[in-house]
Amino acid sequence: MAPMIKSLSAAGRFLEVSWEGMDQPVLYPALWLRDHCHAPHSMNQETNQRSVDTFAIPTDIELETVSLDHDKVTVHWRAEDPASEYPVSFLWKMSDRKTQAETHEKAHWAAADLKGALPEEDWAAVMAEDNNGLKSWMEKIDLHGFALVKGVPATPEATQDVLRRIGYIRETIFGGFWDFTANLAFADTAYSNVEIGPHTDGTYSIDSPGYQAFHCLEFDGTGGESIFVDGFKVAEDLRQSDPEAFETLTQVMVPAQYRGDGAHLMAEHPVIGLDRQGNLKKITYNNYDRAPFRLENDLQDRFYRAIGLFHEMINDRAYQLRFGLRPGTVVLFDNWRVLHAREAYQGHRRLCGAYHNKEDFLSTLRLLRE
Ligand SMILES: C[N+](C)(C)CCCC[C@H](N)C(=O)O
Ligand SMILES: O=C(O)CCC(=O)C(=O)O
Repeated sequence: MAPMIKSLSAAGRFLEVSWEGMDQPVLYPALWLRDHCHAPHSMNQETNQRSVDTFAIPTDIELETVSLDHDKVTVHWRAEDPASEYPVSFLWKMSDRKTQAETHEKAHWAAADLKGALPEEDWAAVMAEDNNGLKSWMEKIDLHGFALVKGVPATPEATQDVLRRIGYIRETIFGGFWDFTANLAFADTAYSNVEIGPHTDGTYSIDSPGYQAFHCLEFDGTGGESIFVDGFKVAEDLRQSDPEAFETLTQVMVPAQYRGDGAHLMAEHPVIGLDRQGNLKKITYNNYDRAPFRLENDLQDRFYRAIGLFHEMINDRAYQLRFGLRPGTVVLFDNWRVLHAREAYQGHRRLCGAYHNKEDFLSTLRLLRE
């Protein structure tokens, strides 16, 4: 919610706005303002797309006058350009260049932080059309990197209905919504009963699936416990304990590949991906799918040391939330942050689930937050 505007003035090359509660006024450059005009002559009111010709705006454009009427600021230009309009909320959102990225708290965790108190929502609340339960579930996923939905009917249909509350399901070589057992339907150990160590999916994908969901529909066997690790917690601890190893894992582009099922997918990502501000953005790690690659020998040694430390940490029980997936409980986790694993199992186990794109989850959550 934008604070009140204490004062505003047209200062030639800048619009100067003093916001309630901010010590310093905010300066908005004339060219930037003209380029972001919200009036119908410059923005398509149906599609919210820019229609002004950015490149025809005089680069030395200057403001003549400015006025405020309720929640709209109007600027008159010295050039012959028509008056421009700006919602106050827009100017507030653009008031601080440093916080352009939507920064929402991430609560990093080790096992002890969440044991016995896993983030969850009830199925009925998540499905309710008022979207309150859906928002609460998605906020918990955004905060913790995962959250459960309890009381879901143990059917593929009910599971799909829950997942589609977030948005359309991401298609991959494995299809869209998957429902599988240890039948090696695909050339991947997920379709077997062997142990799979902590990893993220889609390291071989240029756009790794943003989120992944599992719902165990049937289980008649032993073992098969699931493991979840907060890769952001591990990365931040490594940043403190071994800055060189952390640096290596943010710098080395690690290739991965999927060969089989009529595909040869390849992509490369750093194990620890950072955003422009140096904040954690994406963990990409799957030692099984790492493709052969060479580095200059010294760096090769540093790389093996660094992934050795990372491997040790993600396999440390102190970081591992461990619980069995059982019928009725859907888990949805951030595949760009949380690593998942499975112990070997014996007997029958039927799992269903799906991926969502990172952008589609964030789009739905953004709309729910408006
Ligand atoms: C589709 N389903 C999730 C069942 C299995 C996908 C296998 C994913 C692969 N192990 C990877 O790490 O990308
Ligand atoms: O079977 C499981 O619990 C998970 C398998 C897995 O790691 C995956 O599908 O990526």
